[in-house]
Amino acid sequence: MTRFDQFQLSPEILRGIQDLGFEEPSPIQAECIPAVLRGEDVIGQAQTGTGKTAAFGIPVLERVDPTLNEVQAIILAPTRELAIQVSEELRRIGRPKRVKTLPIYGGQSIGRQIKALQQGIHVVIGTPGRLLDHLRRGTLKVDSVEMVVLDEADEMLDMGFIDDIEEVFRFLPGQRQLLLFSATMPPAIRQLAQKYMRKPKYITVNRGEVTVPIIKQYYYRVLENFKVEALCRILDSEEVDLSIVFCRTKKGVDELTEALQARGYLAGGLHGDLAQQQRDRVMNAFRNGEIELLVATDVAARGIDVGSVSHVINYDIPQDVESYVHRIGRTGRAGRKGFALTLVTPREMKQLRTIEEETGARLKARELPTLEEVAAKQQQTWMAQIEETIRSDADFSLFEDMIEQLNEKFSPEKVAAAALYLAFSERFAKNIDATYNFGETGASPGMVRFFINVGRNANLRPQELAKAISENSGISLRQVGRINIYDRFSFVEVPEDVAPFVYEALRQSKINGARVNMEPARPRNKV
Ligand SMILES: Nc1ncnc2c1ncn2[C@@H]1O[C@H](COP(=O)(O)OP(=O)(O)OP(=O)(O)O)[C@@H](O)[C@H]1O
Ligand SMILES: [Mg+2]
Repeated sequence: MTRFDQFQLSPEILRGIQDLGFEEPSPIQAECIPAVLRGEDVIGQAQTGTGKTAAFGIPVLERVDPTLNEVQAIILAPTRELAIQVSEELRRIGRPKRVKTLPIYGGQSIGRQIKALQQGIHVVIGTPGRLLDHLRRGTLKVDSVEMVVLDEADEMLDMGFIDDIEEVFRFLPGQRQLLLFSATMPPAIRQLAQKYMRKPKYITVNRGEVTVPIIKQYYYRVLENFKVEALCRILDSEEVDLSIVFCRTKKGVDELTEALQARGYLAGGLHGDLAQQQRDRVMNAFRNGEIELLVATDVAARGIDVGSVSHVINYDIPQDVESYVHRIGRTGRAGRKGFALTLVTPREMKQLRTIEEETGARLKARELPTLEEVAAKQQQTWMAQIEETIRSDADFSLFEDMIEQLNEKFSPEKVAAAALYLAFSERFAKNIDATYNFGETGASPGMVRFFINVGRNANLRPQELAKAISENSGISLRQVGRINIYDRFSFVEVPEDVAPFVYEALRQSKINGARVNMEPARPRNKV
C-alpha cells in the first residue's frame, strides 16, 4: 500500500492532507505526486471522482515557497464553480504551510480581485477569460510562475478557450512546468501538449474504462411530453439524497426548475446566464443540502464535487459521450455509490447506443414507476417518518391534550387519520392526482393536451378510452379524435374551448378506475 509519507512531502503538507481526512493516495495521486515533484510535465487522466485535484494540488503546494510573496502557480478551470472549489481544496491542503490561494473569475468585482491579489497570493485558480483580463491589466504578476495546471483541459479546448489559453501562456516565463488533467483526453489534447510541453509524461489510470463501475446506470424510455411527470415519479420512488438533473439548454433549466418548485421540490437552477451572486447562492444551498435538486446545464458537469450526490439524472440525453461521462461522474465520488439515470425519447435511442458503445458501459432499461408504486413508496416514507418521530424524544405534550379532547368524540384511528391527512395530503395530491405543467408539452396551437394515466388498466383499448372520454365530458367522439395508448398512459388533444369540460370529466371520473393526470399545455408557438 502506498502512503502519503512515502513521497517527499513536508510535514506541513502531510498535515494538510491529514486534516482533509485522506488516508492513502488514490492511484492517480500515487503516480502523479512524485512525477510533478520531480518537475515533469504531466498529462493525467483518471476516472471522475478519483482525486485528480489533489494529484496536482499536493505537489504544486509542496513546491510553492510561502515566504516568497508572489504568484508561483496558476490553475485554469473551465467554470467559476470549479475554480472556487479547487481553490478551496488547495487552501485546505496548504493551510498548515500558510500557502495563500485565490479564485478569480468573471462576474465578480474586478476591483475586489485586484485588492485580493495584492495580499500576496501564491496560487491563483481562475477561468481563462478573467485571468487574461488581469494579465493584460498588469494586475496579475506572473514573473515567478513556475507551474501551470489546466484542469478539465479537454473541456477548455472544447469551449473555445484555446486562444485565451495561448495568450495566457505568452505572458508566462518560458521555463514552466505544465500539467493537464481530465477524466477524458481526446486526441486534440496532444497538439496542445506537443506545442507547450517538454517530454510530457502520460499518466493514465484505468485505461479503457471511462465511467466509474460503482455508478449504476439505467435509462427510461419516455415520450418528450411526459418527461416532467417521469422525472417526478423517479424522484418520488428512489432513495434520493442530493441529485443533479441535467438539461440541454438554459431555458430548459429555468422551465424545469420552475415546474419542480411548483410541485414542492427543493430545486434550484444553475446555468451561465444567471448572475454570479445567484450562481453562488444556488451552489452553496446545494452544498448545504438546502436545495436537494440542482437543475443545471453542463456548467455543473465538470469537476464539481459534492459528496452526497446520490443520483445524476439526464433529463435531456447528453449531446456527446464526454458530456455523459462527466455528468454521471458527479455521483459515485471517492468510492461512494451512485445512480445515473437517463431519460431517452424514442428518437434518441440511437444516441443512447452511441454512448454505450463509446463508453463500453451498459445502460439497463428500466420501467417508470407507476403512480401506484409512487404512492406506495410515499406511504412507506411517511410511515418511516412517523415511526422516527415516535421513537425520537420529541415533546408531544402540546398535542396530547388535544387528542384527549378529540377522543371524546372520535375514535383514535379517526383522529390519527385526520392528522395524517393534514400533514401529508397536500403533497400527495400534488404528485398523484392531477399534475399541472405549464412548460412546453408540444400540443398543437389552439389545442390543449391531457395526459391520462391508465396504469391499472393495461388492457384498456384506445377505442374504449375515447368512448369513455366522450361520454364523461359530453363532447363528441370526433372531437376526441384518434388516441393511442402508450405504455401506461395516453393523451388526448382537444380544442381549447371544450378543454374545461374534458378536464372536469377526467378529473372527477376515473375512467374504468384509471387515474387521470392532467397537463394543460401551452401551444408550442407561444412558448
Ligand atoms: N486520497 C484520498 N482519499 C480520500 N478521499 C480523497 C482522496 N483524494 C481525493 N479525495 C476526495 O475525493 C473526491 C473527488 O476528488 P476530485 O474532485 O479531485 O476528483 P476528480 O478526479 O478531479 O474528478 P472529476 O473528474 O470529476 O473532476 C473529493 O471529495 C476529494 O476530497
Ligand atoms: Mg477534477
